[in-house]
Amino acid sequence: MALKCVALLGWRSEYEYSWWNRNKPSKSNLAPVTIRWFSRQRSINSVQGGKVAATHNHGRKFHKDLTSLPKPLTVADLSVTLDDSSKVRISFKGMLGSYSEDAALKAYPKCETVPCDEFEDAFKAVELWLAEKAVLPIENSSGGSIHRNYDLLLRHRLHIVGEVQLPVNLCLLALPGVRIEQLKRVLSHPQALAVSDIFLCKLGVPRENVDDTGFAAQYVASNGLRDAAAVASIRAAEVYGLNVLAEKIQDDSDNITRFLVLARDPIIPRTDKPFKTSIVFTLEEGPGILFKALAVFALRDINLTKIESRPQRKRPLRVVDDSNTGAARYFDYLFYIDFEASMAEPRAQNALGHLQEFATFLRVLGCYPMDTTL
Ligand SMILES: O=C(O)C(=O)C[C@]1(C(=O)O)C=C[C@@H](O)C=C1
Repeated sequence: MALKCVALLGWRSEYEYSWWNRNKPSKSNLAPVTIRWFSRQRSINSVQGGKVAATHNHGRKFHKDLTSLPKPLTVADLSVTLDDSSKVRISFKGMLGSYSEDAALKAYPKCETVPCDEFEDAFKAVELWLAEKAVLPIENSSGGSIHRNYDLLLRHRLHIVGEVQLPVNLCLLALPGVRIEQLKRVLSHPQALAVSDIFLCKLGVPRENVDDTGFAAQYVASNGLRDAAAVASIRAAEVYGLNVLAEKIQDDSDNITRFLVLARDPIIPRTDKPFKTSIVFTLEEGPGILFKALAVFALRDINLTKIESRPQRKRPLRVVDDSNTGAARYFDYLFYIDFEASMAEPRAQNALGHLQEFATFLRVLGCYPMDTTL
């Protein structure tokens, strides 16, 4: 079963995985790298008071700072801390100051953020080694799922390596000196406008959709608009030099957006902290099949945190034969499920083994530590 689990995740070896993480490639060093077995190197070295004395073939000796040498791999190398972020590049969709950038900074406080025009560009940035990871919104507690990203998860081969839950406190921003009564329109991302409906109805000015909240703030600032406001974050106000006219304008004070962290390689599942696993599958047709699919988790006391269905785009529609009266047509769906268990746990491996009995397709999108902070 362990082997099956490895096949499902499509892992690189632990050593290869760890090597990539600790040796971030420069643009000139993108070729696949073979792992050197450090223990062999150590056997020709002797440690002397914090320095390594290494002997070359021709017998000449030199001294080298121990810290500059590659370190032997240990279990600690497999630890999955999101804050190990020294200059890791994170792609996201949107402009500087958007909530997606906030999410990237929550996960990797010292990261370099890479703004992208479209969600797909953020995926491609990782695939093309322009960024190490991507951070993308997947669902919002008030607005629901971001379907585009569910579809892209399947179209691309990146792995989910983390999640970020971000409280999205929306603010009304305008140029310094502009008063709320002067406003004739409000710009923002459609989701941000939708979840601030009560406040914006009272304000009573037309709403204009733009690509992201960061862009809305930048647009108001760079065009010197004195009759427009942006719905965006406090950080966007700082980035673009805008005033905060109102804070926490969302209808639901607990407005949380959940983001996924994607990488080229999966991480090693663990059991010493809460992990979540995300999968996507298709099922055969027939009564009760979805019930059976969900039962594989219930039987093992595995909690599901999300279920989403999306049409299979290559097989959108099937026509049933004429004798089958009633439903003349039906759709084929992909099911996305998040469950609270690590793939290192036998109950999760058994559940997926069981699911494979009636799934026509199954892919593990990632197994990653749960974000329990807000
Ligand atoms: O516009 C932004 O700031 C984004 O990061 C995008 C986005 C989204 O796509 O849902 C993310 C979080 C907020 O809930 C609103 C918008």
